Amino acid sequence: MKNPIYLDYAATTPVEFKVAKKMMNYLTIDGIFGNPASRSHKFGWEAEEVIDIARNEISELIGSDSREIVFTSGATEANNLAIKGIAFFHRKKGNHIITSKTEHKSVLDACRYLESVGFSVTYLTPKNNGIIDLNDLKKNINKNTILVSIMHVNNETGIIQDITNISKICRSHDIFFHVDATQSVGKIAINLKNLFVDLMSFSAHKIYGPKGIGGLYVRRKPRVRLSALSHGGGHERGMRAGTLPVHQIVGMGESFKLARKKINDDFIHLTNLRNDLWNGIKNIEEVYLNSDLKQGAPHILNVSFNYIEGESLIMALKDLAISSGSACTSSSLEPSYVLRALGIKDELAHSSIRFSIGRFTTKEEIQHTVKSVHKSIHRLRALSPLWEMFKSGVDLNSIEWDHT
Ligand SMILES: Cc1ncc(COP(=O)(O)O)c(C=O)c1O
Repeated sequence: MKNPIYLDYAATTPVEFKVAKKMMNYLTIDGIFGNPASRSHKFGWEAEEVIDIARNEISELIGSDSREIVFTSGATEANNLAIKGIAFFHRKKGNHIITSKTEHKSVLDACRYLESVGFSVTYLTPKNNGIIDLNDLKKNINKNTILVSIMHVNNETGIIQDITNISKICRSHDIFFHVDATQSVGKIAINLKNLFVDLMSFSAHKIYGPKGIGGLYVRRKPRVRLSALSHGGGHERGMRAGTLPVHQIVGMGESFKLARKKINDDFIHLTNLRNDLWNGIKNIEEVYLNSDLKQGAPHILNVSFNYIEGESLIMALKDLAISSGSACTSSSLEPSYVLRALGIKDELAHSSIRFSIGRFTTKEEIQHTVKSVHKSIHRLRALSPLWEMFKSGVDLNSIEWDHT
């Protein structure tokens, strides 16, 4: 067993050996290293051919046409391209965007930026179960609304949004719908042919592909037009300039191909392990589930241990690689904005831990994790005056703390 045990697959995944091995063939002089934009020789043609193969593999997994894929450096860039690209291209039509308070920072920060240049953004508060209220969405649509951006699977809780019905609402109002599917692609089946989704972001490193490569699906029928954020060279049909990183794209194509083959087995494996983990820790006193076992994604389990600081628990659990809040925001000591938006009180948001499991997680690792969590919680609570007060029946809410 590795030490520490890696339980942070929602932050990133290791590259599959098969993927890494394949990427090696697209870098060196004895491989296919050409620039796919070189139209005048074999090196360029070969590179373009493998890019096309990768585009097809990616499309197969999500049910798109290969001409609908725009390569980006990852989902952060794809989210920026979708949101700012639509906003700037269609600003004459309207200046209002709808998103939710539980989106990834790359969506929220892109929206904040648009507010600073004159757009108006509505941030929907989900219901306490984390799901967007469809009536609330409808109520907030106005004649200036041009875009709705709602994620598929939340990266902190694993909560799944009803993108089917959101896509219908958007289409019936003639509004573009963007989905950040970074945490769902390859984990739960998506078929864009059956959805009215106009734009969808994804990233290779969340599904056993390399970091630094991702993509944006941009619908062709009806055609979605957006402004580019980078200019030069006219790559990716004018939507994203820059030489394509062939080895990264080949790696991404291979990881998507593997995901398609393994999606059902992965789903069962992840669901079983996530349930084992929860069943192993749910009897700990004052433990709260912030995920949904029935309707959530299978790889994320977010729990709060009352009367324990998430950060001190992480320090105590040195044998586990886990995160409190999301990886991107855990450098701040603010409690998770996602959990707060679900109405979870600050103390519980502060005491939350995200376990995220993956293809390489084993039953033994989960058994070890359960034991380790029990031991650390017991030890930390034995040292906690708050826990002692709680156990002796003191109502902690009635105490007036002296903050001087
Ligand atoms: C939901 C979600 N969106 C976007 C991103 C950003 O992805 P990338 O690392 O590819 O930029 C992440 C990564 O943490 C994510 O979980």
